[in-house]
This record gives sequence, structure tokens and C-alpha cells, in this order.
Amino acid sequence: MAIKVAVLGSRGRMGSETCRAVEAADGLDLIAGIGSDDDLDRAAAADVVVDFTRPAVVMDNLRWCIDHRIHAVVGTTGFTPERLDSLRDLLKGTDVGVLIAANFSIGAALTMHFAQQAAAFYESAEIVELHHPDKADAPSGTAVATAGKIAAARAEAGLGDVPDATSSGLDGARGAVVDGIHIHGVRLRGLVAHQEVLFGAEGETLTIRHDSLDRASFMPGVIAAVRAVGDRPGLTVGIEEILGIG
Ligand SMILES: NC(=O)C1=CN([C@@H]2O[C@H](COP(=O)(O)OP(=O)(O)OC[C@H]3O[C@@H](n4cnc5c(N)ncnc54)[C@H](OP(=O)(O)O)[C@@H]3O)[C@@H](O)[C@H]2O)C=CC1
Ligand SMILES: O=C(O)C1=N[C@H](C(=O)O)C[C@H](O)C1
Repeated sequence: MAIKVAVLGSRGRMGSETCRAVEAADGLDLIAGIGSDDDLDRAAAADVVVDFTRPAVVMDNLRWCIDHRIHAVVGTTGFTPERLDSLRDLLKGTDVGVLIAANFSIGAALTMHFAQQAAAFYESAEIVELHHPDKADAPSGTAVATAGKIAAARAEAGLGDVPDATSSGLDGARGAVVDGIHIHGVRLRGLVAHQEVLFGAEGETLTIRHDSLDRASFMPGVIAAVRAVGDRPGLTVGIEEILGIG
């Protein structure tokens, strides 16, 4: 039987791309596209809700999904450790699956995986994320997730703080610091979603770069997550396990 899918944020950049991908996918049936003015009850018959909305509304959407026993695939950014803990609490004792990924592209998942592997070998690490200028949040969710993985690998390897002698400068000149890793954000017309992870040690640097040139790049991951989420009760963070690199 087809999986019935509702898309929240269906008139947005990612939501509209997702509606097209769901309609084109075998075994998936798009039953509702929901915008900010629409009643969520239009999604009540869905097996899976896909959320590409805004950090400010996504938690309310997920509470509604869990209350209605509907699985959710979430690409919206803004998931702090506190938000993830509160979702785990809400999911306890249910068979609902929620899968959240800051980035559904294969290349971004591989970038994070490679960055985590490289992190233990380099004294310095910084991230540059580059996006279209209509993006509302900074730094990107992908950069925040990447910083978390690098920081965890550094801690496990016993590395201390990244070296940085800056003692004076303009606010923001060294980027935002997430888990001890500096993240620099670029917003430029013409871009979609791009990230460079830079590592440095004495006499060498390593740069891992990923470019999403089209939002189509996110769709294989979204569709795979929609197919998988019903068999994964509880909270899944990232698509690494679905790709077999988790
Ligand atoms: N995980 C991933 O792979 C990716 C994640 N993202 C993330 O996805 C999110 C959306 O990005 P993007 O599509 O570019 O943003 P857009 O601004 O293009 O789309 C967001 C949409 O959400 C709608 N919306 C807002 N509130 C609600 C609500 N309560 N119910 C239903 N719809 C609502 C908006 O409608 P309205 O205009 O009417 O307010 C808008 O159409 C961001 O957090 C972004 O970072 C983006 C790309 C890839
Ligand atoms: O807003 C975007 O466009 C993107 N958002 C996600 C993020 O913040 O990491 C994923 C990707 O970078 C595109």
C-alpha cells in the first residue's frame, strides 16, 4: 500500500521541491501540501509528514504529529540539544518515528563523516558555509552539526582548543563559535548550499568541500527517509544510518 505523505511548508523552496519528488516517487502518495495559513488537520490522514518550515514553528508541528501518531521527516533547522531531548521525551511510549537531518544530500552527509574522521589528525579546524541570500538562519544547521561532530572527535582524541591568537578585532570577524569551532557564513546570490571544512597542521592543510548546486540534491535523502521512518520508532538524527555510514 502507498505511503500517504503530507508536506508542511509546501509553498517554500524545499517544500515545493519535496512535493514534486513525492509525486514522482513509486509507492508514495502526496495527500496534502500545507502552508502557513492552512489547517494542520488537512494532514491528519498522512502516514508521514515532511517538514520544511521554520525553526520557530517546527516544534509545534512535531507535537501535533506525535499527538496524531504520524511519523515525521524533518529538514527544518534549529534543533538544539534541548529540543532533541524534549522530542525524545514526547516520543517515549509511542511507536512514532521522527527523523531529523540538517542536510539530506548524500555529499553533505559524507562531508560530515569525512570531517569526523579527519578531525583527530589536525590542530586547526574551521568551517565556511555558503548559501543563497534568502536563507533565514545562520550559521547553517549543517555547519552546526559538522562542528559538533568535529568537536566530539577532537575531544575523543584528547585535542585541546583550536589555536587562535586573536586578541583584538571587530565583532564577527572570527565567525560564530559552535562547540569551539569557528563557523563563517557567506550569503551570495547565485549560491544554493555549500560548505568547506578546513583542517590545518604544521606544513599542510586539508579542505573538504561540498556543493549542492540544485535542491534536487536533497531529494534522494528525503525520499529514502520517508520510506524508512515508519520502521524507526523514536528519534533518528541524520541520514547516516540510512546510508549505512552511521
Ligand atoms: N535538511 C535539508 O536538507 C535542508 C534544510 N533546509 C531547511 O529547511 C527550512 C526551509 O527552507 P526553505 O524551503 O529554503 O525556506 P522557505 O522560506 O522557502 O520555506 C519555508 C516555508 O514554510 C512555510 N511555513 C512557515 N510556517 C509554517 C507553518 N506553521 N505550517 C506550514 N508551513 C509553514 C512558509 O510559508 P509562508 O511563506 O506562507 O510563511 C514557507 O513557504 C530551513 O530551516 C532550511 O534551513 C533547507 C534546505 C535543505
Ligand atoms: O536553507 C538552506 O538552503 C539550507 N539549509 C540547511 C542548513 O541550514 O544546513 C541545509 C542546506 O545547507 C541548505
